[in-house]
Parts: sequence; C-alpha cells; structure tokens
Amino acid sequence: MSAPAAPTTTRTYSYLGPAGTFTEAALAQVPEAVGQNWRSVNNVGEALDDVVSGRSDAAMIAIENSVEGGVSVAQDALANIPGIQIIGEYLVSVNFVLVARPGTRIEDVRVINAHPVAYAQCHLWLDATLPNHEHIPASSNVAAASTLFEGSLADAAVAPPNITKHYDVELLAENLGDNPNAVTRFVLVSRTVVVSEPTGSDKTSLIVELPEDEAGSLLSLLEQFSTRGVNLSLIQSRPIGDALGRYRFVIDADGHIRDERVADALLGVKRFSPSVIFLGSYPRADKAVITHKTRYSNEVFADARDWLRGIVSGETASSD
Ligand SMILES: O=C(O)C(=O)C[C@]1(C(=O)O)C=C[C@@H](O)C=C1
Repeated sequence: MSAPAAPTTTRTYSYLGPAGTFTEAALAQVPEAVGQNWRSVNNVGEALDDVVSGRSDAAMIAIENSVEGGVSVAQDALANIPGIQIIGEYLVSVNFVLVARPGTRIEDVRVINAHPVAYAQCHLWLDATLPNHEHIPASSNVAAASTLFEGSLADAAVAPPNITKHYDVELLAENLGDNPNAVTRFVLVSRTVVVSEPTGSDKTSLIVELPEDEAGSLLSLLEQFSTRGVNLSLIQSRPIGDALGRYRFVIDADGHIRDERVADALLGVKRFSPSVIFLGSYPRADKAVITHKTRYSNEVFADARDWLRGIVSGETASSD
C-alpha cells in the first residue's frame, strides 16, 4: 500500500483587485502562487493588514513606477507597519486605454475615473485630448472601469488594455501612457521570515532616519555604502509626518544582507541612525548580477576579521 499523500495547505495571496489589475499580472509571475488562493483587496493598507493578521501568507504591492517614481502610500505603509518583509520583486510593463459604457462617444467624456498613479502617467494625453476633463480617483485601474456600471459619476475610465476581457466596455482610445516604456515595480511581502540565501543578483531594501539637525548626516549615510562598494539603485525621501522638515529615506542597495559588504554597511548605518528598518534582501527582478571590486568580496572581509582576531589573541604579528 502506498503512503498517504502529505497534507498540502493552500496559501493565500492578497493583491489590489479586482481581477485584471497590473498587480494581478505581477502576482501571476510568482510560481508558488499559481493555483493558490488569491484574495482581491481594495488598497495597500488592506493587503498589508491581511499579511500582518495572518489572513494571507503574502501580498503583492506596487512600490515604484518608472514615470511616477515611488508609490508613496506603499513606502509609508512599509515604514509604519512592523513585522513585514519583502521576499520578491517583479516588473510589469504598464500601458493604458480609455474605456466607457457602450455607446459613449469620446467627445461626450468630461469626468474620468482613474487610479492616481495611472492618471499621473496619462496626463499629457488627457490634457491634450480632453482639456476640460475632471478626475475622480479610483482604488485601482480595474475598479475605475468596473464602477462605470455601478452608478459612477464618471463618463470614462483609464484602465489596463486587457479590461475588455473582463467588462463589456467601449474602447475609446489606446496607448494613453505618456511613456510607452513605462514599467511598474512590484514587491511580494510576507511576515518577517529567515532571510533567504544570496543569489548573486539581489537587492536589499531599508528605511532609514537620520540624526536630527546634524550637518552632513546624509553624506555620512551615503558613505556607509560607498566605502563598502555598495551601489544604491534608489534613495528617496519621504516625510516622517510628525513635523515639517523631518524626512526618512527609502533605500534600495545592490546586494544581500548575507554579503559581507552589505552587512558591514548596515552595521555602519545602524551605529548612527536613530531608526533603521530592514525591509528585506531578495532576488532582483532584472536578474542583473552584482559586481564589485575584489576588495569588497566576502573573503577579503573574512581575512581582515581573522587578522584582527589574531592580533587581539596574540596569535598573529601585527604586520601579517
Ligand atoms: O495594479 C493596478 O492595476 C493598479 O491599479 C495599481 C497601480 C499602482 O498601485 O501603482 C499599478 C500599476 C500602475 O502603474 C498604476 C496603478
């Protein structure tokens, strides 16, 4: 008789819905998520709350757009909600169409429903084509279109090109995006986990505060990375919110916290920063291999530590 199959537990993934959003397209890139339970939510806060409360095992959230920059609502939520870690990164090309209830003519469109990040990426086209339009913010690109059938005041919606597969809408215009190469970067977050092994193509995300009123503290922060040969792909200030002029820095560094040079840089940051949030070390979506000078390799850091240990223990001559 064959052994009974091991019980499998279904995992739940939260994403900004409804079905058809770019966030759903990002989640479709996660092999482990395929065939699992996908929970559609209305905003980033709800997605993160699902993870923290245990309702979901992980959540996919948009974090940066190549045209609009950092998604501030996501960056601020990650700064304020403890116990969350980024475990993966995914890229989705984004483009937009204008849709309406069947029978609508483009010249009749005045009020447009659109997600704020999507609206910002289409404003050149919208300003040129519909100069008198009014914008109503939507919770997602697909919600913008779906609410056209639920008594929305909007005449049209900015939506992803695949919207016609999900709703019986009239396509009024295509390729609305101001930049045809626009890409949104998404991250998969879970509750805090043991950090994965480095892959050689990793990214480490942090949120750092600086000591108050200390001249040159931003330079000191940057030096922690530059003196260890660690490149930064993102450094963005976000208001802490408690007083004017108080900012925290959202940072993406090339490399993994298990890389000696990244760990050493983080220790340097921790020594002078009043708050360092480690958001995770995870494989990069672009698969770019991180290169560095030999003097920043793990072995060189280990040799230097052995040398110091030898001196302190009296085993090594100080010139070895
Ligand atoms: O996932 C979607 O389709 C969304 O509506 C969200 C979102 C975002 O949150 O930034 C995702 C990608 C686009 O750049 C614009 C909007």
